[in-house]
Amino acid sequence: MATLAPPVTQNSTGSKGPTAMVFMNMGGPSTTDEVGDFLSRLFADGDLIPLGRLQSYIGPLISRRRTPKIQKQYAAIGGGSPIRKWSELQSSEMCKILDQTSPETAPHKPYVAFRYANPLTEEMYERLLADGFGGGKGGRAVAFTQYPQYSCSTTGSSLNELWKWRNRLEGKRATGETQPDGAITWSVIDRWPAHPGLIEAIAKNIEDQLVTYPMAKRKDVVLLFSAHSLPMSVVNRGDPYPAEVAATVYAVMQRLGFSNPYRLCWQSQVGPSAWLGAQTSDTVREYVKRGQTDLVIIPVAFTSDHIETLYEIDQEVMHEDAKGYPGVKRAASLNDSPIFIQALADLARDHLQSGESCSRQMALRCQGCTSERCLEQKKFFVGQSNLLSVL
Ligand SMILES: C=CC1=C(C)c2cc3[nH]c(cc4nc(cc5[nH]c(cc1n2)c(C)c5CCC(=O)O)C(CCC(=O)O)=C4C)c(C)c3C=C
Ligand code: FES
Ligand SMILES: [Fe+2]
Repeated sequence: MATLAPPVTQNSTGSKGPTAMVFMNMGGPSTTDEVGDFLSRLFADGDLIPLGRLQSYIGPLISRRRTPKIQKQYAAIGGGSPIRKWSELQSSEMCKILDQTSPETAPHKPYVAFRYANPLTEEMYERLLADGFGGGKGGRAVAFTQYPQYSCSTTGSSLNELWKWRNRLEGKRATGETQPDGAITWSVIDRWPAHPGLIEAIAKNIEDQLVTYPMAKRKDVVLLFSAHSLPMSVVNRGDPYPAEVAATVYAVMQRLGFSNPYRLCWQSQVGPSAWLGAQTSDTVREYVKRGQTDLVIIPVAFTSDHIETLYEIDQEVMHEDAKGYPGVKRAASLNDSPIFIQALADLARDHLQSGESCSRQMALRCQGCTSERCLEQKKFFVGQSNLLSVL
């Protein structure tokens, strides 16, 4: 594995801290008024929705057209996305555990960096600098993706954004050095699709649903794992996400002793292009039609509630596609699950102790990648170790 250069000097307590723990995610609008800005940032992101040279013209048009529809969805789930609340809670609770389990790098300070909503990456970076990281003083920060499975459209996009702001705010020196003296040393937790703590937390939420069925029917309940879909153009480019989602599903089923029949399906496709299927809503409708009316839908690619669980699954799928079938249920999202928060702390502790700058997978770009941004971003994060070269 890639080894991190020693980042910081020891402080008077013998700890190498403080250490900034930065939770990266897409974010969501906290109020319906923020939906417009959220969508305009999302449609401006060429790593998620590549519109080429027309991005700055078409992006705002599509986002403006979609805003009223998406505002209605957020209104229907209580007026906004709960992702900020959950991310702040998960990161601060994780840091409390880490201070106990990893005193060498304590204190651990929680930060949240969203890609499309507040607090944005730039705001987080400004806070890091104001809190005494970097800016000539060095210090260590961990970019901890909150997408368990890596996609270039999600974690890749967040890392591209982090790299961009790092260059703007801590810039390269005129000499061309990649790391000016006293800049923040970054490492990345880039994926954790089959971490035992994640698997345990998901399995527990499934078991909590399974016990609600009568004993005689329990083992015949079909488990439907549901992940956000990807356009086939992204799948065919070689994106790691479908394989990593499948790894999560298989690990959960192993943990459950393959107690039930199961399928992986994909939700939330947007627009007219081809997306990875089968779709979750079609799957539910089809199984219900065949008489299989005991189904547990399990969100596996997002660690807190969002419109895709609270609106798409709970309202569209369960109350429309599966209307009148109380045996169609959903496993809870991870949100404040103590098993999950412990898993985050275990992952972070192992990462901090390993001295690795990122996983080996980070150095291998997709077969079809043509993005200069991806290449440079990977060179930066992988290059913090000087041991791997980006392919
Ligand atoms: C792991 C999860 C996700 C992947 C992978 C992902 C890829 C992806 N998404 C779009 C387009 C849109 N996604 C939108 C919302 C949205 N996406 C995810 C997760 C993943 N997306 C979530 C959790 C959400 C909802 C946020 C919330 O707070 O609830 C949207 C906006 C909503 C809409 O207009 O319908 C778009 C657009 C693409 C193109 C893509 C892969 C390339
Ligand atoms: S698109 Fe996957 S590495 Fe660039
Ligand atoms: Fe999405």
